[in-house]
Amino acid sequence: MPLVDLGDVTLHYLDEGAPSGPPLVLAHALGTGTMLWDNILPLLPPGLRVVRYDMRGHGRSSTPPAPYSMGALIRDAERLMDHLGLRDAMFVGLSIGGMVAQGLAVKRPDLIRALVLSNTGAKIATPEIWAERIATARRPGGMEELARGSCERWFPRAYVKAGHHQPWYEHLCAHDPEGFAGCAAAISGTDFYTPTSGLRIPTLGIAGSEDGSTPPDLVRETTDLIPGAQFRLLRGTGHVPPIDAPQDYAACLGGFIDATGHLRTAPGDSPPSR
Ligand SMILES: O=C(O)CCC(=O)CC(=O)O
Repeated sequence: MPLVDLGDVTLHYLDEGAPSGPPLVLAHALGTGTMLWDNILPLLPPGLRVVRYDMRGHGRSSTPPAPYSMGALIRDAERLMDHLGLRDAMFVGLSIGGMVAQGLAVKRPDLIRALVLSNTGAKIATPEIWAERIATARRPGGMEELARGSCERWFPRAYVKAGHHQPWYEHLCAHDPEGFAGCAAAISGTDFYTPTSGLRIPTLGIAGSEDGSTPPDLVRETTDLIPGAQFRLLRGTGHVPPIDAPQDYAACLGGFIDATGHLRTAPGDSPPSR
């Protein structure tokens, strides 16, 4: 199991695909992990080096005591990419992963050539909402309560009615409350409207029409902060389209990979002119 010890945290990651291909880095949503991307991986164009990781407080990464700052989550992604020698990556961040993506693109433009801001925002919900969720996580039975709410906001109604959300409900119930609380605090303290509006980088925003956590208007507003950014609305999908609509999601990513020439560009090269 590939792990990197960064001193204050140990991160679990998966490094797959073409070892010398252009890097695609995937950062997941709160309460999920590397498995969020399982269904889209086989659908991506061949030739990419695909790196995904569990954020601190998630999966097989360690869980330092909460709270975490967004700066710490960004530093984790930065140190992992440096450790793996990755640069000029396309960075795909979903929800909290999309916040990490925005912050890392501002901090280390050498690491990121193109951004995918998926089901995310420059600011998500309010500090009051996050304080309530953190308190709930710490109560007995709290993770079950949070998992019920998350599944309602995350998945299209028909998906839940068919019971397809059940494995994710169970995964959320089993999540370490400390890791949840730590990352929830990081989201609560984040407002990236000003730094993100300074980005000048090829960007795609992806929203789901049935997303009750980061609705399409929020994703569009965030994407529109970056001049020239594209926006795609996936109809009938929720907050985590790699789970409920992997084909549509992979097609959307594949289109952006093609449009940016990412597969035709080695790290360190300038992108081909279109
Ligand atoms: O569960 C929610 O509604 C919020 C989740 C969120 O915004 C953070 C995430 O999914 O990473």
